[in-house]
Amino acid sequence: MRVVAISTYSLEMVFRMMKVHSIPGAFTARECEQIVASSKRVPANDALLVGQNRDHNLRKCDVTWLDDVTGTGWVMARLISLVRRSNTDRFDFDLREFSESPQVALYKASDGGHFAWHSDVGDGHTARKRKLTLVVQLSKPGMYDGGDLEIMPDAYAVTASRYQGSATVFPSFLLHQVTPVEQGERYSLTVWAHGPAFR
Ligand SMILES: O=C(O)CCC(=O)C(=O)O
Ligand SMILES: [Fe+2]
Repeated sequence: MRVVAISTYSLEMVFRMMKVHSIPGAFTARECEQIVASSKRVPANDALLVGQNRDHNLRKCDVTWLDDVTGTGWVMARLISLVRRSNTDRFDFDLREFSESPQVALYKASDGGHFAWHSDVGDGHTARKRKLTLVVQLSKPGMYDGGDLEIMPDAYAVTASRYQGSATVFPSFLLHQVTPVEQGERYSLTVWAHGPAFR
């Protein structure tokens, strides 16, 4: 006899997973400015995609890793508590660790800053364990045009709040994009929570 393991999700569980959670005031305006200032203390890298490729048609922005900047432990501590609360209240995913440094991204109108539709889950050792993505708006909405973070929980895209300091949490497998920044500059802070890969 052959035993086949089948993992099943009820429809209710699937609907519970496909959600976008908005957290207003996750960081104050002053804290956002502090994070941006910290990110400027280290040299920026040209952003890679999930899977360590570089393709400017898909993504154009500068990236710094907060783990490279001393004195930013408080940011990680806040991110952990935001993700923990969001997961308890909304997602109930099996999360085990934060395996990657939080990332500050800078999208500039002057070089066509954007990030085309993508999922944060990939084939790589770490990318396959991404479960929740949390993005913080670090810039004031009036500082840029375009640069909307859009997420696809179902047939319709949801636009993330543009308020400075608001956080948006969503399952990392959901398609999302950052529309081209048409004017000015947009900073964002992204972190991923990891756990056993979805199956
Ligand atoms: O900058 C953003 O709003 C989103 C960034 C993102 O999707 C990513 O780094 O995977
Ligand atoms: Fe992403």
